[in-house]
Amino acid sequence: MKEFFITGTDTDAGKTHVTSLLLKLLAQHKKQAIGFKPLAAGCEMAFDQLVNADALILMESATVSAKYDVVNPFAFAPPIAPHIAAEKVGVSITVDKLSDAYKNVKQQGADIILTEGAGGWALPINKNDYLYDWVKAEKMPVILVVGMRLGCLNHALLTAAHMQSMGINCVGWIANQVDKNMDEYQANLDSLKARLPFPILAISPYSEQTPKLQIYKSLLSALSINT
Ligand SMILES: Nc1ncnc2c1ncn2[C@@H]1O[C@H](COP(=O)(O)OP(=O)(O)OP(=O)(O)O)[C@@H](O)[C@H]1O
Ligand SMILES: C[C@H](N)[C@H](N)CCCCCC(=O)O
Ligand SMILES: [Mg+2]
Repeated sequence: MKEFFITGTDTDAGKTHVTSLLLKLLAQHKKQAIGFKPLAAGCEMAFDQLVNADALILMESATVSAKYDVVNPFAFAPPIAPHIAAEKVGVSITVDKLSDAYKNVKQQGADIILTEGAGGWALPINKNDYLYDWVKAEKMPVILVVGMRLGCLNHALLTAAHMQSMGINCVGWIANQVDKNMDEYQANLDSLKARLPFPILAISPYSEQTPKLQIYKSLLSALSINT
């Protein structure tokens, strides 16, 4: 079983966009894959439960199906920091509870599990802990999605430095073009290539529709997924 944690330089960096494309690419290669969105803030009521758009997108893109609660065990209505949303409704999120929820995902029969974080790398889950504490506890390899926009150099470099200080295995980063008119896009890309301490895995172009998945094919070999 292969597993990756998809983090981003910030909220709206494109974690769901990239995770969904990866799941669709894996489906094309007949892989049994599932997405996991442990924490989602920004949910609506449907069929008597809170559901989140990211989790639904991951479910639609995956080859392995599972009940909503398995894919997204912690769902909160307001689109705010999840630990604040949890506190408001008296829910405690802990590393152990996240690991218990992850055990359920592992039982769904997938060969590949892609877990999407929430917000950026330093995401509090309660008064003391961060989502990265769970990632570290699970020894999960990480992929960093850099939302290519002004400010991403700082976010990407601080994220990388923190991961290194924690001994996290970041397998690489993806340049995701969230801003189709970014000034000096190429120079920013080059600056990150020169400074980030792990390899670039793919460039994800600005695209409002699903792009041709073929362009991500090298990503699978970079992740040591046989095709
Ligand atoms: N490469 C891209 N081309 C065009 N639009 C994109 C691209 N990547 C992301 N977007 C758009 O930017 C917005 C934010 O992307 P996305 O939802 O994937 O971010 P996120 O990192 O998952 O955010 P969150 O922290 O809320 O989970 C979405 O509307 C998405 O469709
Ligand atoms: C609501 C939003 N789209 C995400 N689901 C949650 C983003 C949390 C960001 C926390 C922070 O770093 O300030
Ligand atoms: Mg998302």
